[in-house]
Amino acid sequence: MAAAPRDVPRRGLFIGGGWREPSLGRRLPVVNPATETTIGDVPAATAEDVELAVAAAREAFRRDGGRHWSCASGAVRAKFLRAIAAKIKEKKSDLALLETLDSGKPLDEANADMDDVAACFEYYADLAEAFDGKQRLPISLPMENFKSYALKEPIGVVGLITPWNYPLLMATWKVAPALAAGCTAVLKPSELASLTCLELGAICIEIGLPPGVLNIITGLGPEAGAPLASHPHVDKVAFTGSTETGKRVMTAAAQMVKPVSLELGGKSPLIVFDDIDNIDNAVEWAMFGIFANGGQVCSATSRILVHEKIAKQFLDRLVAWAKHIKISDPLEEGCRLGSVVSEGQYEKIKKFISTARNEGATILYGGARPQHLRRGFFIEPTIITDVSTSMQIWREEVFDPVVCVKEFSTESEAVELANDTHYGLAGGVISNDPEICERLTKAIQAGIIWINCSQPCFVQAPWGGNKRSGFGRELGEWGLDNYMTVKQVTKYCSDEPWGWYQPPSKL
Ligand SMILES: NC(=O)C1=CN([C@@H]2O[C@H](COP(=O)(O)OP(=O)(O)OC[C@H]3O[C@@H](n4cnc5c(N)ncnc54)[C@H](O)[C@@H]3O)[C@@H](O)[C@H]2O)C=CC1
Ligand SMILES: C[N+](C)(C)CCCC(=O)O
Repeated sequence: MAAAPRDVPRRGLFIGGGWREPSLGRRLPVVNPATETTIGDVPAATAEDVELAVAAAREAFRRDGGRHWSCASGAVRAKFLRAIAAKIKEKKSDLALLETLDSGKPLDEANADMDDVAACFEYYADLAEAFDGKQRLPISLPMENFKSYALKEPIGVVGLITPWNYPLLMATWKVAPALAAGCTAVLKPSELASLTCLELGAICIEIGLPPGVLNIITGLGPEAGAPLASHPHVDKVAFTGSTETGKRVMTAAAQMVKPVSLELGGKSPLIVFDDIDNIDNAVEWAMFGIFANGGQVCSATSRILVHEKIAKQFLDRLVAWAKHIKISDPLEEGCRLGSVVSEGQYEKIKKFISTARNEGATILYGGARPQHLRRGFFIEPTIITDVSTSMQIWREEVFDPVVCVKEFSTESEAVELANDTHYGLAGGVISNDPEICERLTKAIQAGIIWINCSQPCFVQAPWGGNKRSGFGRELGEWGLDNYMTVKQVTKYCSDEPWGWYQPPSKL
């Protein structure tokens, strides 16, 4: 049974611990992409609101000399992070429903995302607590008159700009470590899916997060994101989204020598060798790698490379499995492929598919609207073969349930094809041979390697890419370092004068 849609809460911008109407009074419609109906609206922030949000974050960072937040012990901040996690769990089904209505993702996936959101806040609460005991570790020096240690401090006010594919989860990957580190933040979610991020604001009020520690401004990229990225009082920008926008964010930040971390697009390969025992197990990972979340995943393994000896059998099984994916309203029980996020994204896929066809590729399966769904931005899972390396479908990120499959005959050819991309986020190898797996782990140019699987993600492990997929690592301890700066502290501990100006010098 499908859950009954609820009313979408009407929220303002979350600034300084309360709701505020946007300065220009404008709002953006929220469209449910599975029904194409408008279900609510969100405030459209502009530079004036960014100003207020950054000022609130700055004030929260400095309030009482930082005693209650930025300089407080990690244990103090952990308490708030745990309280947020508890509220997420309590409101899980409402939040998951909102996420599905906003983004078109299957409700089962939205529920799993909310579990991951709560787990991420808890994980960074643990790290914040453990952090207290790890500060001021002595650094060994070659002169005994000096003692040195490193002090990790929060970087300051951070601007967090996030995408629509996992709206609350991608925001959490930044908010949780930033707050754990003692930063204060301004979050700018994607205009295409902001509802659950605004609900995070409501949760902050409920748990009594100090005002201004987290501010949430919804709005368009150029109007709300750009002034945040270029703001002189924002000390760091963390961004997830497209490579094109990433470049703009980096250019804006460069004017103030502001550090950025960028988690951008991908065109990740999954290489399937002919030594595997069970082709269906490989097919299932391949499917999960490109059809989960409708392929709207930065790390989706959207290029499958399969050994020529098993290519026919693999493709037959892939098509057979793809035919059985349940495509439906994402609220329907058992849905495994919902709608894509927006009309713009839907039109973009259709163009990609027609260009692939015009360039000579074969649409082996899918490529069209499922016949039983007349409304909503739905597209069949799409499998494309006869692909050459100059084709758009091989080179560019589609960010949808569209995969291209290419054969290889030798390991070195597979590596060459895998690395034939400007991107470098992830890569997968499916083989029974540990030596092949080891060699490919080293040879694939990417920040994440999956062996005999695709897409599993654990909050404890580093996440991020190389090449044009960006730089910096989220999650794990690396995620916390993203929001810290390291201060060297060196003390002279002798009663003797330094002696430099009293020749003959002792030095
Ligand atoms: N790596 C990833 O996880 C993601 C990749 N993408 C890729 O990007 C394509 C387009 O999706 P979009 O929603 O247009 O992504 P986008 O990169 O434009 O949006 C991401 C975020 O950046 C903000 N933004 C846009 N312009 C900005 C600017 N000038 N300054 C600061 N912030 C700005 C947006 O409002 C949003 O919050 C997708 O089809 C996909 O290929 C999209 C979302 C996530
Ligand atoms: C690991 N997963 C699939 C939950 C999130 C991937 C991150 C992204 O698409 O930006």
